Amino acid sequence: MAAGVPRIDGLESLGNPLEDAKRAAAYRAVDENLKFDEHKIVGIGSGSTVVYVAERIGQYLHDSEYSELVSKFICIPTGFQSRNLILDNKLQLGSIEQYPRIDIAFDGADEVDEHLQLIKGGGACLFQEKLVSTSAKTFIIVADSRKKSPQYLGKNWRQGVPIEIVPSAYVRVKDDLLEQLHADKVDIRQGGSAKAGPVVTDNSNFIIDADFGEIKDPRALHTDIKLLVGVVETGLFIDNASKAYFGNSDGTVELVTK
Ligand SMILES: O=C(CO)[C@H](O)[C@H](O)COP(=O)(O)O
Repeated sequence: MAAGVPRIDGLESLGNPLEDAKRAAAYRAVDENLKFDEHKIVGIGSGSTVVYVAERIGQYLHDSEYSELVSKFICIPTGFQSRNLILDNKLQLGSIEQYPRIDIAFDGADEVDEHLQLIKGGGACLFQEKLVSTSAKTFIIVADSRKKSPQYLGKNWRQGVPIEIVPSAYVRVKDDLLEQLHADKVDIRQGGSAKAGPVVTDNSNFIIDADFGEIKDPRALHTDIKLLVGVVETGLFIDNASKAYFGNSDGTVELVTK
């Protein structure tokens, strides 16, 4: 390991087992997958785990051996939070319009099954996350071990499949999800104490959380939802990720590959 980049095996605990798990997954994922001389355009996802991905890449920026290459990386965000992560770590920000082909992207997930199908969108960033991840040659998931599904998606993540919709279509989409696709429960995501009324995404849309119980065929469900008028994108990510790193609080990491 180069000087200036902390060794993973010598890291001090952050004092919070869950954060230790997220950091372990993210640092391992960066160290094992980011190829400094090959990757130039890097997608940075959203959520609390990917914070450590940006932090790790930032550490390489301060190392004389890697500094020059890392300073030339263009990082593509998946939303407002992600954009700030890139800037806070002094990485170079680019847009998906300028760089529609991405070498490698890292992101978190809400649930991951054994085939690396995903539920994402717990942070309401699913549209841009899907745009970035499907534009990437390699897409790597970083998560704590709670995100690993025992079998089918929908088993651990009980909040429902996040779906980004055009605001004026919310009644119609809600009805269609219940009547045509037989969702058990459909909610327009609310801002809670932070905002009266619905959550508004970075694309000025609403999010619906639709509970389908255990999802035996995520591809079919994704296709059915996507066909409803008013749906922008679903939080079902199909055949997109190639590896998932699941961190544990003791610093160990489980790697699942396709
Ligand atoms: O899909 C997402 C945001 O829309 C996040 O990647 C997902 O919610 C995981 O977040 P965290 O790393 O905080 O568990």
